[in-house]
Amino acid sequence: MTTLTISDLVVEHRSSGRPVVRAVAGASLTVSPGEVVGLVGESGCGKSTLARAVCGLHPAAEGEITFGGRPVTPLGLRRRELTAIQMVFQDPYASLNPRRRVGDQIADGLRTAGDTATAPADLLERVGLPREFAGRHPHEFSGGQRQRIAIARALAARPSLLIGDEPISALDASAQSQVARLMRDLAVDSGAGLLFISHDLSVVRLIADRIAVMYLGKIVEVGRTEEVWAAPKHPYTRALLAAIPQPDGLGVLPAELPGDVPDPADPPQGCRFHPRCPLVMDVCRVKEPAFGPVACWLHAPE
Ligand SMILES: Nc1ncnc2c1ncn2[C@@H]1O[C@H](COP(=O)(O)OP(=O)(O)OP(=O)(O)O)[C@@H](O)[C@H]1O
Repeated sequence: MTTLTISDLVVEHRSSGRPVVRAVAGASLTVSPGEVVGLVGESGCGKSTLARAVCGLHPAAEGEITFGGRPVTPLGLRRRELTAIQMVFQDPYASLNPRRRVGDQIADGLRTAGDTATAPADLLERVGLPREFAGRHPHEFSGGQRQRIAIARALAARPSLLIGDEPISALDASAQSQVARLMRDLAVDSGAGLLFISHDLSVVRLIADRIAVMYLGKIVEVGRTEEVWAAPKHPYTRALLAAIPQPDGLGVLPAELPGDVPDPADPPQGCRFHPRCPLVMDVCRVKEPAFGPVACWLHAPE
């Protein structure tokens, strides 16, 4: 099995006449086999861009992504390695072909993996759906069922790494935790890593071994889920946690997150979070905290 390593990754969006957008601005992260890493942060922090870069869909402007020690670029990975990273998207309507039976779409993945022993209906069973659904079309299902089908299709390719890019955001509350848990169980059972992107920290808490918090293109805090949850260190992590209901009474955190994520084409000097930080110090305005696992001057290494 295969480890994903993201090192000082920079990914830029360029469109003519517009300033360059550094959507990922020096991010580092690893996902080990059988490990679930939750990547959280507000909309616009660069989570999707990072995920797409991991799939080889955006080139790295700087830094590196390796998977099993080999660089992730469309040319760097062999065909089998490219299919070893499978992504499940937010919108299952968009990722399934409405005109084809779901069994045929799952069969495509099995063929890619050279798997002749597994039937599409077997995979439907693994994601908790009846075998006879294989003969139906995507419009015959609910959003939660469709997302299960998208997961079955991703699993058909026997991935070593599964990426969920907001896979539960379009689902209703009861389906959200079911689908999140399903992705976790299936990834862990097969020994694959799972990078689970969500802005919902409470669901990430349910399934992730580690949490990585992304702000304006950078990973600002990473740690074991229970530790981050019990004692968030970066003021941004604290604010994200404070923004969700706290059944276990962590009511002492800053009330809410003021303002919006700044434009990544024109990021603030120094610490990118400083204009919104309730604990800002002079150093934060001038010098970037370029260290981990908590990129904050309050937690600078000795
Ligand atoms: N193709 C593109 N061209 C220009 N800018 C882009 C492009 N795609 C994304 N961006 C910008 O890059 C930044 C990061 O976007 P990205 O979608 O990666 O963030 P995100 O954290 O996944 O947000 P969301 O949760 O809303 O998907 C945003 O400012 C976004 O506007």
